[in-house]
Amino acid sequence: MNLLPKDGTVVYHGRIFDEVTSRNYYERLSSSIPWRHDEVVMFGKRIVTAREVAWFADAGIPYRYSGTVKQAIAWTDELAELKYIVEGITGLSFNSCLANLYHHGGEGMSWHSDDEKALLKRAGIASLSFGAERDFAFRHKLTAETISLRLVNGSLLVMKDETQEFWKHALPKAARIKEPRINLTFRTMAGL
Ligand SMILES: O=C(O)CCC(=O)C(=O)O
Ligand SMILES: [Fe+2]
Repeated sequence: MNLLPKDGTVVYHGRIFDEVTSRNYYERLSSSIPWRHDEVVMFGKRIVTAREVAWFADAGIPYRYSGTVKQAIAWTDELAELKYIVEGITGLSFNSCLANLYHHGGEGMSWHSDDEKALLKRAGIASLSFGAERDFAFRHKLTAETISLRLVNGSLLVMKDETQEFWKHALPKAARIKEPRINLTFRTMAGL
């Protein structure tokens, strides 16, 4: 079922892993991924983000985004396994993944669209969540209509079609949440 009233498709599959499996993935991802603070350039200033990230892709090629160049790392066993599972459920295929680690609810992601030139347009992005439950929101770029949902532990969200052209999304901060969350966004880069 599409959560968006128009101009894109967002499907929330809910929990695709049970509690124990999700916790197990959280632990494995937490220890196997070489997490690093992200660097972005905003208004010409270099900013180091509180959340930590890692960038995976089929080939170890550099990827330019938010004014900095990231070096992709090879898929770990967990990442390759999860990519395979998500491809099976969604019927989509992916060649890269941005992993995000939010240490607590004081960290989030502000309004943006995943519409960088390096990404294949309208390819679809699949987002897996492990750990703390967090709210997630979509806001239409022209009408400002807003849609909110809760991303639970072990859940899968898919954004596809023209979603990135017409909607922004955000992970709002929530100071009351003390637990960490790992998010994996599987993507398709053009020309990989
Ligand atoms: O943490 C999330 O659920 C979303 C992350 C996100 O939007 C992104 O990495 O582009
Ligand atoms: Fe995003």
